Amino acid sequence: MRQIIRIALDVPLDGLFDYYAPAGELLGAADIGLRVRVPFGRQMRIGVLTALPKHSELAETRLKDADAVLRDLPPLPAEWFRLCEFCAAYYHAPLGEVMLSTLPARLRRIDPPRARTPRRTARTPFPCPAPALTDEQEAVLAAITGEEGFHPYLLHGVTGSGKTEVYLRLIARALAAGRQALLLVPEINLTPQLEERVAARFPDVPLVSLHSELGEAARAQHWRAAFEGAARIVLGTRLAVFTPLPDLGLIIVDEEHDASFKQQEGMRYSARDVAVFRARARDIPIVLGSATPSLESWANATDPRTRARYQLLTLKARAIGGARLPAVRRIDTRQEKLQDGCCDALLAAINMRLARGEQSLVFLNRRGYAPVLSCPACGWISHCRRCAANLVLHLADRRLRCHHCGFECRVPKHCPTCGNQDIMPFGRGTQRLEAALAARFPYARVLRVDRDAAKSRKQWEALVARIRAGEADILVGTQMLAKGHDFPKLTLVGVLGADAALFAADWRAAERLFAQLMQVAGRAGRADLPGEVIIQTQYPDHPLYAALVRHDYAGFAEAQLKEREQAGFPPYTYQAMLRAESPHMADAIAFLATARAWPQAAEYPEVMLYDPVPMRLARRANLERAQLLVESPSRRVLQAFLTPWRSAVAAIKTPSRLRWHLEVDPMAF
Ligand SMILES: Nc1ncnc2c1ncn2[C@@H]1O[C@H](COP(=O)(O)OP(=O)(O)OP(=O)(O)O)[C@@H](O)[C@H]1O
Ligand SMILES: [Zn+2]
Repeated sequence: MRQIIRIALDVPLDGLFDYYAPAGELLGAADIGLRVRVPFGRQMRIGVLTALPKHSELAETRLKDADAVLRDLPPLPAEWFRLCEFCAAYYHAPLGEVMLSTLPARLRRIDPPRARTPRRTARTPFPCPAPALTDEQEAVLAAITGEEGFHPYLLHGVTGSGKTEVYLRLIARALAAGRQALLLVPEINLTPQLEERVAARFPDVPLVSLHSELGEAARAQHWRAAFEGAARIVLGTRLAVFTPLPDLGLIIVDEEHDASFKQQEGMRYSARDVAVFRARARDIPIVLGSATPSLESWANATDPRTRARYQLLTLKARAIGGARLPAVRRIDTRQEKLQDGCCDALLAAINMRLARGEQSLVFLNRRGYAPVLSCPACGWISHCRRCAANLVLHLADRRLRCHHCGFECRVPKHCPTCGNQDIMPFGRGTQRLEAALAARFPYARVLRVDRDAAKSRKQWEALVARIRAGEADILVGTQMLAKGHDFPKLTLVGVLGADAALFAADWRAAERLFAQLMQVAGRAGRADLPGEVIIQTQYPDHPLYAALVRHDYAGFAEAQLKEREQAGFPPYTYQAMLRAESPHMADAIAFLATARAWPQAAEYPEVMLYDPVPMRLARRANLERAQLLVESPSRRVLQAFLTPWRSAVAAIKTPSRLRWHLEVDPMAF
């Protein structure tokens, strides 16, 4: 009798796979969680040993021999198994795919390249002593009991209120209790400053970061240090939420509202939600922090009907003595002629900053020179051939570029249809604004900060260093600049082109716009110089802007939640989205229609299936896209429905090039 082993593999098939143990090996319960090399199809693959079953449902003659059990790493722990099982069940993804996708690439490789010890990033943190806490910070820290057990907190602190200082104190407590701390951040290449700050506070404590810009070797090494307990502080992006941590005692999710906690391909999970599940399973405290919490978290912390699942903690004032929240002004652009997209008041305010040697930031959330190139003679416009979208004009490198599929080409010298030589950029992006401001203020140093100017973490860090060193007078930037930065000389923020999001079809657009504007406004006047924000709008009376003027997140959130409740949107209802893409729209719609017509659906009266519709960006990279929304007032009922429904969907015969996926708690519509 040969021993049977059950393996999780990274293949898009449900279920686990049985093999014979490699010849000569006898495995025991303590080996569960080891990686195993097995033949699959014509290849070898790495899987994870999940069980030692007595029997296999496969005929014994069909079982293959596993190739080797890998012992370079201790077995993955039971807690990690439970986390993966939860995700597989909740997000309806194959368990093997979930498990393997959470491991660093190197550990999934058949023949990992010889491990070179990655160069330690030369970091010489000069230790930085903790400041005396403000009264508000004291109160928050006193409210966080430090008791063992699952305690979820929502830390709502205005921009610059010193949330990070609260995190550092909590981390210190966890370390003192002999525990590891996990600090999740939305985008690590946007927050090298945070890493520095943590390292400076704890110069003697081993800290690792885990994010996608790390090389494979460094990532594996950092992961391993965390997994073996050598690293006591783990700072990472969404993927880090799965890192096995033997002594985990605290989880912090900074900027918990940020959309980048949501994984948008493969297993579509929310790292914030997974973190909350993990804290509960592990019975430890978790702190979600933001100046603009997601409405889901806000409802969890304030709605009496959900019995206030999270404890709300508040920081109302800026931490630095004398620093005030900026004054916010709305300028009605219906009343005046703009110059290069800017109103007189904004230009005058910039002028004043230049005279005083302070910095200004003009915020425009649109990259490129102009969103489209067009021919006034024949009406041609620069369409992407592969998407239902326009090609964006990038004059900096003279390219037309699709922001959806990445297609790009040279800027034509004349109109491709009629030959007219005077083709014109239409609308305004950051490059055009940069050029216009540079022409208008010839003595000012104008610096553009967007994804084109900061493609890598290095470039980004260089830009931030220049801003902090005062080497720029006017910044032109996208949302990249909105998050978590401290520029002491920045005292003016101008906001252009925000109105479009007010009337967007996506019902989450208002929440995102408010958060973005509040965050970007929060960059102004963080030190002793007072800040000012100028919003250009055609709708100065819109309640969203009015709330912004009052710095009234709570008022805005309550009004939004009321609307959501009346309209039956999350968090008062639970959703899943089935999406299909195919070369032909008719095929995608037909597939979704078949899924919708599932006969057993009638057994779930509390589940609503909507009509399949084309997605807003209906074609991307030559594929037509459609979606079907599923909704229920009960998360439990929705989950009970999704399990059998997904199996039924998987059994639908589809044209060969049709692809589909299911997303639970979808964020974008
Ligand atoms: N207790 C304190 N005493 C003095 N300065 C403090 C204190 N706490 C924080 N600060 C300073 O206040 C500034 C803002 O703090 P921090 O960056 O932690 O705010 P934040 O709430 O994380 O802001 P944001 O949400 O805008 O990123 C920093 O310069 C920080 O050094
Ligand atoms: Zn395209």
